[in-house]
Amino acid sequence: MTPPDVIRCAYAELVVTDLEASRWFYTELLGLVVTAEDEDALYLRAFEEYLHHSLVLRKGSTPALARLAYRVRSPEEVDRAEAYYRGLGVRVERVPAGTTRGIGEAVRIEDPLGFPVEFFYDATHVERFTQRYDLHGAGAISRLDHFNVVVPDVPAAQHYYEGLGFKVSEDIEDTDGTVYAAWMYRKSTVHDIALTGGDGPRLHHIAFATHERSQILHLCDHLGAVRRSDQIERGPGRHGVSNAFYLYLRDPDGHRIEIYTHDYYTGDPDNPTITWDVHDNQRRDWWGNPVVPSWYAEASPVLTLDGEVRDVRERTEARESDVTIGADGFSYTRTDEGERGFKVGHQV
Ligand SMILES: O=S(=O)(O)c1ccc(O)c(O)c1
Ligand SMILES: [Fe+2]
Repeated sequence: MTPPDVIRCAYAELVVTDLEASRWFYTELLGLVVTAEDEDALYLRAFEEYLHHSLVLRKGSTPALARLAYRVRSPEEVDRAEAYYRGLGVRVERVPAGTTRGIGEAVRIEDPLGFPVEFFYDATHVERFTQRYDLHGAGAISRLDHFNVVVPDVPAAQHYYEGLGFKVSEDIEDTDGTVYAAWMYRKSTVHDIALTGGDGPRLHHIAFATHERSQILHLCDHLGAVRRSDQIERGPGRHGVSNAFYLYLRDPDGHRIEIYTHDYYTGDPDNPTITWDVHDNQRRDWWGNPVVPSWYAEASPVLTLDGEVRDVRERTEARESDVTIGADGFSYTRTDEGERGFKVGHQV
């Protein structure tokens, strides 16, 4: 069976327990634009986006991921998605235009990894605010950049996404061949989807891109000014993997949102894959800053197509947070030094 021609990650739907608290976080702080709202949902987009939304916040009793959506290249690719997934034998639903406000006819599946995923093409076009600098705040966000999901078996998830034509830009491995994480793309950036090894299926984060590091720094200053600095989980900093400047926030329900800028172009067919050693202290933070334990441990549950919270499967292979901040003593900043120790001040 031929897989659908996926263009990019396009929108996510999150269940939030307090729509007004979430409205503050996503519009007042992050500056996302409200395209539409109804009594139990907000439809949001970033300034360079002209499709109806890239994020739906829907009121519900349990914080969870309701859906990850990819845009495909044409209405015919929606048909192809339906045939492909019926061929895989997973649960498939065809939904009419308007099932999600602003989105045309779509195919919804419970993918082989256990995630609720949608493929669509048609969507309502709305005003693109690229140059509406009168509306941009100092922390202006440009667009949705990627999804990051937690999966027990990274190689199996990578194989599934390779079947959809995604390529690996970077990954983190051990000398014994354990794969801890992988970054995969369809659009010509570092990733549309990242696979993080852990108990899953769970949503690790959704990332939005800005153009400049100063916009990320302003978001930190804004959170300090309103005494909500506790919503900063990790960063700001420079990633090793992807080379992006980053900040991780936790929204009022604990969903993790990354603000991310300046990764690199991956569009040529021979784009080389970068493999990092799991003991390299600069892989996740180029300046060698340790990763806060909650970043490895916490993630959002995902829903079935019936809206039930899906059980997670435990990861059976080694866990990155055990390997790198455990007692292995192999972590390093310079490979040529015999003594390999931890960065001074290593936490946990
Ligand atoms: O922390 S990592 O440098 O591995 C990293 C790289 C890119 C991302 O989008 C991310 O969330 C995390
Ligand atoms: Fe990310």
